[in-house]
Amino acid sequence: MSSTTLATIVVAMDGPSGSGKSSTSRGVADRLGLRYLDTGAMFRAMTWFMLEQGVDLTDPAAIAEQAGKPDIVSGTDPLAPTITVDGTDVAEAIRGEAVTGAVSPVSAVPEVRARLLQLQRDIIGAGGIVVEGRDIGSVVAPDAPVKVYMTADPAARAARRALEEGGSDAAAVEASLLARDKIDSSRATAPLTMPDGAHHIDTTPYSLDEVIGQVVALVEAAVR
Ligand SMILES: Nc1ncnc2c1ncn2[C@@H]1O[C@H](COP(=O)(O)OP(=O)(O)O)[C@@H](O)[C@H]1O
Ligand SMILES: Nc1ccn([C@H]2C[C@H](O)[C@@H](COP(=O)(O)OP(=O)(O)O)O2)c(=O)n1
Repeated sequence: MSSTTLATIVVAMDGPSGSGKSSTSRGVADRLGLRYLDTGAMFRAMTWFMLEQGVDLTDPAAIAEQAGKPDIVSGTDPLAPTITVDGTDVAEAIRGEAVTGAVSPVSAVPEVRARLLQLQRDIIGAGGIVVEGRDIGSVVAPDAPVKVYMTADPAARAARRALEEGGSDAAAVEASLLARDKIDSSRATAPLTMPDGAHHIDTTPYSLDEVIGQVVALVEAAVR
């Protein structure tokens, strides 16, 4: 018998862009009645704030100086996740090209990570949540009873993203996500990596529904 219950479980979902983390995490949380936290949206919101402030993004010290300032609030309903910065709804703005192009260098600044780590742990609280990002199973929630590391072929990831963006050029999208993968995987603080004890799911050959089913099965086995 394990003492893990749905009320306390933390499901840690990590992987590169377009591997299916957000859609799978929302689907799993919805099916199991859990909360959902998109930590990538928090890094995007921090980046949006830096751009709004006109911070020189080539200067990590300038980014570090501002990292404590924005009030970033994440709603955790998997069917309607929300994100605000100082009360402004930024859900749409953080998906734009300006933020996507700047988010990896901003996320590499240790003061940014320390600030958001604190917010993420506050939201996770006692658990009952699916959390997705790059360092969830390795740094944010290393004791999570279920850890999943999702991957997919770069071409599949780019095709999914391009489709989602309404027909963007798949080759350009692939170049952009591979550039982010490189920065995210090589930074000194909390790089993207497969956490100890993670279940690796290569989502390339599976539908979204199938992947959701695989993760739900892992959670059900952990709470049994
Ligand atoms: N297993 C899958 N098969 C096909 N498409 C998928 C699969 N998982 C996710 N997708 C689609 O791929 C796109 C990117 O998925 P998303 O969940 O946003 O990935 P991530 O959060 O890892 O960047 C979305 O349009 C989503 O619907
Ligand atoms: N836990 C996390 C989550 C995201 N990040 C950074 C690195 C990512 O390139 C950006 C954006 O993450 P996001 O999950 O929104 O990216 P995609 O939706 O997969 O394109 O944030 C991070 O450093 N640590």
